[in-house]
Amino acid sequence: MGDERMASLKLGKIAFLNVWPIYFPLEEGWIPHDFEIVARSPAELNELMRRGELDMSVVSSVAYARHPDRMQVLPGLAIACDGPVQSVLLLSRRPVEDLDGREILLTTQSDTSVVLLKVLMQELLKFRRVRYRRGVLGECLTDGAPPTAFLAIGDEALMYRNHPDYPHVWDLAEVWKRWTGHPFVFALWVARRDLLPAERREVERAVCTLWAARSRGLEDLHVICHEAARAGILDHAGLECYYRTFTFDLDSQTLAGLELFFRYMVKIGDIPRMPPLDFVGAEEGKGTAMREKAEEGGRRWVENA
Ligand SMILES: C=C(O[C@@H]1C=C(C(=O)O)C=C[C@H]1O)C(=O)O
Repeated sequence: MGDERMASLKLGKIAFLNVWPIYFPLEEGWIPHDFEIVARSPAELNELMRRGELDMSVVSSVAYARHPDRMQVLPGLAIACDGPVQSVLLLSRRPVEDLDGREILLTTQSDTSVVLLKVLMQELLKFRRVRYRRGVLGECLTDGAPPTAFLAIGDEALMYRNHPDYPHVWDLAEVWKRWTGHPFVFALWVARRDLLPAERREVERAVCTLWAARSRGLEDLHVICHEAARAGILDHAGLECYYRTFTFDLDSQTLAGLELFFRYMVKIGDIPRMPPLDFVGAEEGKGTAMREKAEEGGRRWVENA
């Protein structure tokens, strides 16, 4: 027994343009791997990960905060940004300052941005009477009773952002940055907590593979933009600009933003207490080292691996 080949790890992928810089190099074979890649919306990945049906995935940061007993964080990787993100938007018919007492439609695809919106409404604007409803945007926007305002993320946000009926647009990451001075972390990569020792070693190797994919993706971004433009959502120049808004690093600055957001989650009663930030490898004494390396962006660790 021992280290014979295992079944490939099931890796979750967000089915949006935002993660192409990391997944395109894997899916195109630029970086060898044997993951089985499962593409879904963030909310669906969160649920699969919570149920233990994926080995590793990118998940909404709130999914980790709510279920730290089920998951561990992969060091050095995140979907974060330090200012406007372009693809997490509150779109409104009336000025956002007029939304207290009204209903906001929330995309079913998101978990983090839903909480971020609630934090901004309650803690920044001090609104207490906003009502929320979840729904599929495509259906709710055309069903005869369109909402006063709605939250969209990912490709839908990019598609709806110039909607003529919704001229008041809040870029949630931009509002967060102006308010707190910190970057915002929308998503983390995590692994199942109940891995067997052999699987754990596979996951540690997988971290290196993901870092390598990110490095390669960011190096060859123009190729990725060329391919992603075929989706017809943004053109090549728009994609270059979109991808440059993200930092895909979990470093000391993004971690500070994440910890502050988790504190607000506690404050608004979404989670009972601050979750520990628990990295893969911690129980074997590699945690501190991996976290330090994560804070350097992880690249040196890749070279030494
Ligand atoms: C920046 C984005 O971040 C996302 C928002 C998420 C959420 O709200 O739960 C999760 C993952 C990311 O896809 C985006 O979707 O555009």
